[in-house]
Amino acid sequence: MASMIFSECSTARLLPLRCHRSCPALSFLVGCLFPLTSSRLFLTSLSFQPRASSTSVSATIATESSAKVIDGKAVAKQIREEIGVEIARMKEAIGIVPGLAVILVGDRKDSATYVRNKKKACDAVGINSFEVHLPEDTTEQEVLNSISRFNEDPSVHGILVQLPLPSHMNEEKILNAVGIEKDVDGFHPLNIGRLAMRGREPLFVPCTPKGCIELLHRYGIQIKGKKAVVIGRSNIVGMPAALLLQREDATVTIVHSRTNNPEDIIKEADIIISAVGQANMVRGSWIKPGAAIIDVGINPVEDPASPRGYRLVGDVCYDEVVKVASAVTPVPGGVGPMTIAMLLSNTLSSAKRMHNFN
Ligand SMILES: NC(=O)C1=CN([C@@H]2O[C@H](COP(=O)(O)OP(=O)(O)OC[C@H]3O[C@@H](n4cnc5c(N)ncnc54)[C@H](OP(=O)(O)O)[C@@H]3O)[C@@H](O)[C@H]2O)C=CC1
Ligand SMILES: Nc1nc(=O)c2c([nH]1)NC[C@@H]1CN(c3ccc(C(=O)N[C@@H](CCC(=O)O)C(=O)O)cc3)C=[N+]21
Repeated sequence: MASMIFSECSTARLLPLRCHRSCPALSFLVGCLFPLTSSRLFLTSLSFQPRASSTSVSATIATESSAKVIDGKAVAKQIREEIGVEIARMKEAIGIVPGLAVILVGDRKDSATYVRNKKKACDAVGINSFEVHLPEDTTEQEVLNSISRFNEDPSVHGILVQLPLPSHMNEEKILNAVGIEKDVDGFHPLNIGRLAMRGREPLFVPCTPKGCIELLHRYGIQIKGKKAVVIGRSNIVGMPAALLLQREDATVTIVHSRTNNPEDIIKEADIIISAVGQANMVRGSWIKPGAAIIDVGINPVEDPASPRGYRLVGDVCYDEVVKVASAVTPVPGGVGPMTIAMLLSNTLSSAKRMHNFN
């Protein structure tokens, strides 16, 4: 259905590669003082102290927009600092340094970039990183051999197989081979199964959904009792995000490509997590005033003004939604950095668990 709100979201061109401002967790503070969607705020450069931390993050609220921008980049930085401190403490106490192994198959540019960013993030917090890069035409057995080696290596506490894998490989077989105690992506069926079951605890929760929930928590956005809609049902984002929201006592609806009247369902939601992969699909008119929106989508769109020739946008038409929502994550700088921070966190937890260190 065409939106009545016009913006550049109507014109952005999706690249055939295979809407942002800022203000963090003054959410509940400002939220309490100003009804979220009615105010036209003129605050700039506010500082706040995110939960349980000594790091202050500066925040601005753009004029003419009422939503707070959920600053994933700033929160992720803070989490990385907390992780760095813990890693130093563990090393000092028991001489153990966490290790993360990444297996990359093929030459996808985006995958190579993500792997490089993970390595950088590991280096910055003091996690040892191990990388295996196999050619596109490698055999499944080669990948399984690499996983076995890392499963047996005591200096490796986390194993990540970068997705997507080449089409000739059986993703299920490969992900099943990762030892569940090293499954820092949380993609092993045993970990996902435990996530889905009441009274069971997974050893690891998938990083992107975990990052989404962490952002809601750190911004004081209540989940319990709220209506949540997850758009997308993939194994790596949508489905586990819905399970996590349910564990947090939200009432959850999943919207997917075969859903009838998605806008009507989305319009009921207090919390929206979108993980679709369609640039600017979610329009301002689809949003209940005051909803909180977590945009997982990473979509390249043509942009001749950008040095790369493209820029990244989310699934959500930011410029429209920011006028209706109470809080929204930008792309870039929202969920993406949180994914990496959660990976580091899972790797640290894994090393602590293996060495019985608290
Ligand atoms: N920020 C981050 O850290 C991360 C970002 N991403 C990004 O998130 C996005 C989603 O990734 P991923 O889950 O792997 O993608 P998938 O392609 O695996 O899944 C997409 C999901 O969206 C659904 N969908 C597709 N079109 C529509 C539509 N028009 N309306 C409603 N639902 C639709 C699909 O439905 P159906 O099941 O019916 O096909 C599917 O469930 C991508 O942009 C990806 O780049 C991914 C991982 C991490
Ligand atoms: N086994 C596996 N685990 C994953 O977690 C996994 C994966 N495979 N395959 C691909 C997706 C995608 N993903 C992202 C991670 C970080 C950013 C990120 O940091 N994005 C930056 C922008 C980066 C840029 O500018 O290119 C941001 O949103 O600010 C994005 C996407 C993890 N994934």
